[in-house]
Formats: sequence, C-alpha cells, structure tokens
Amino acid sequence: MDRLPAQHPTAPRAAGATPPGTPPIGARPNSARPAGASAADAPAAGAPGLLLDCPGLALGGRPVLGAFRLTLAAGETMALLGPSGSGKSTLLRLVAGLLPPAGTRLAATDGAPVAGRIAWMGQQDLLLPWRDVLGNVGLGASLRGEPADPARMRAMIAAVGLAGHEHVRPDRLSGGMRQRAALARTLVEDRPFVLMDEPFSAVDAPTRHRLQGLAAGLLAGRTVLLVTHDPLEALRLAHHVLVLQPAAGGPGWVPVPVPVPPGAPPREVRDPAVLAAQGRLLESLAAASEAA
Ligand SMILES: Nc1ncnc2c1ncn2[C@@H]1O[C@H](COP(=O)(O)OP(=O)(O)OP(=O)(O)O)[C@@H](O)[C@H]1O
Repeated sequence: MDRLPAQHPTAPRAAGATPPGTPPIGARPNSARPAGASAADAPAAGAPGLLLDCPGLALGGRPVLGAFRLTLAAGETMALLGPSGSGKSTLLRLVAGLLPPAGTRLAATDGAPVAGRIAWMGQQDLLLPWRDVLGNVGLGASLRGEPADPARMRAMIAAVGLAGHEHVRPDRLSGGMRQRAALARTLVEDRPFVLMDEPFSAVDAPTRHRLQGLAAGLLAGRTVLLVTHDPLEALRLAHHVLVLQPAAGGPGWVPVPVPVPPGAPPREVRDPAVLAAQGRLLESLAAASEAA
C-alpha cells in the first residue's frame, strides 16, 4: 500500500472541497478526456476561471490573510509573490480546499464543482522512492483504483524530456529530472486548475529556466496559480502578477496586482520591458517587506 504525505498532489483528499456558498453544482467537470483523445496534447482546453472570496484568515490565533476577492482568469496563469511568511502557501492551500473554509467562497466560473479538478505541484517533488518514473506518474490513477493509461503516461514522460527513463527510480535522477517527473505526474492528471508552490526553486538556475519553458508550454490553457519567490519567473510565466501586501486598515496580507510587461507568456527574459518590470517588482517586494 502506498503511503502519501498529507499534501501529496495525488492524495485522495478533498482537493478543492467546495465551501458553503458555492454556486449550485451539477455540470460535468470539463477535465474529462474524450475517449480516444491523445495523451499529452491540448489538456484541459477551455479551463474555467476560479473565484475566491476570502473574508480573512487566522492561523494559530494570528491573522495571516486579510479580506480580499481574487479572480483567476480562465486558462491563464497568475503568479503570487510576497515576503516570506506573508501567506502565499496559505492562500494556495485555501484555493486547494486544504484549509477550513471559515466563510471562504471558492467557485469555478463554469458552475461545476472545484473539488476533484485541482492538480498540485510543490517545491518538493514527493516522488515515491520505491516507484519508478512510470509508477510515480501513474500514482494518482493507481490510488484511485482507476485503470492505468500507459500510452498517456509515456507520452507525458516524453513531453517532459524523460523518455527512456520510465523504469528509473527517483534516487537515480538528478534534481531537475525529478522535478520533470513531478511535472509529468501533475499534468497527467489533466486537471483544469493547477496550483504550484515554488515548483522550480530547488533546482539550479539553468535547469529552472528550462523547466519554466517546458511548463509554459504544457500548462497552456489551464488556469494556474503559481507561488514563487522569483520575480523573473513570475514575469516570464504569468499573465497576471500579484504581490501580497499588508492590508490597509486591517490585519493580515492581501494580494495586490502589479503591472506586467505587454505580450503573452512565456516572455523573453532578455526583453528590456521584462527586465524593467523585474526591477519594479523587486522594489515592490522590498516595500512589502518593510511595511510588514
Ligand atoms: N498550520 C498553521 N498554524 C499556525 N500558523 C501557520 C500555519 N501555517 C502557516 N502558519 C503561519 O502563517 C503565516 C504564513 O505562512 P505561509 O507558509 O503561508 O507563508 P509563505 O508566504 O508561503 O512563506 P514562505 O515564503 O516562507 O514559504 C506564517 O506566519 C506561518 O507561520
């Protein structure tokens, strides 16, 4: 029996559990793949957006997030930055349904339930050491007791550049390869909503750059919330960028949009507009830290 960490992306928990106040449900989740659809291509086309109303959130008796309303645009990527401890992972967990709702409202713009339509990728790859790459990529289906789709799994492994490593165990892979395997496992789930918590922070800069390029292509069309400490990563990958700032006139932190360079992601890191935006974003983050 495989044992999973509580926040494992494939753990059979109430991912995106729908809190009270969510609109009526009943529509069929749009992540269902039509019979015969090919493996790694055009996943989650037409992903809906996500709406989050947070009335404020305290943890351990301390306010963490203030009251805010957040919209994740359908099929687009939103990056979230902020000082350490400002609540980025907490906000991500709120969207994932991993925190008690406490008056929070989370809804998909298509009216269908959010639950079961979220994929998660974290900083640690959480690969199971006793399973090879193929086994790890197919872990979600295996835990749910669903039949494996080896062709789709292999196609996703190839899409992340790991063809030929299907039967290699994680301890024989480099950090970058492990993150690629984790990305394949995240994307093979074919969920319209993808939550990423510093997914590439554990690898060196060139590997991170390559992984970002890979992720940009494979995440296209999904609705993504990406937590990162890296301003350039945010500006490269995201349509929209938020910085957590101390809430005006109240406790906790709230996400505040910052300008992004023109053009759709992935943006070119040498683009002068991207570099200028990186400087402004760093200043904004420094100001947030000082204001805390
Ligand atoms: N389960 C918990 N119980 C009590 N306090 C918590 C809990 N989880 C997080 N916190 C606190 O909430 C605050 C926000 O934590 P969170 O991990 O969301 O910050 P973060 O912005 O993601 O930080 P980092 O950039 O360092 O990862 C921190 O002060 C943290 O100590």
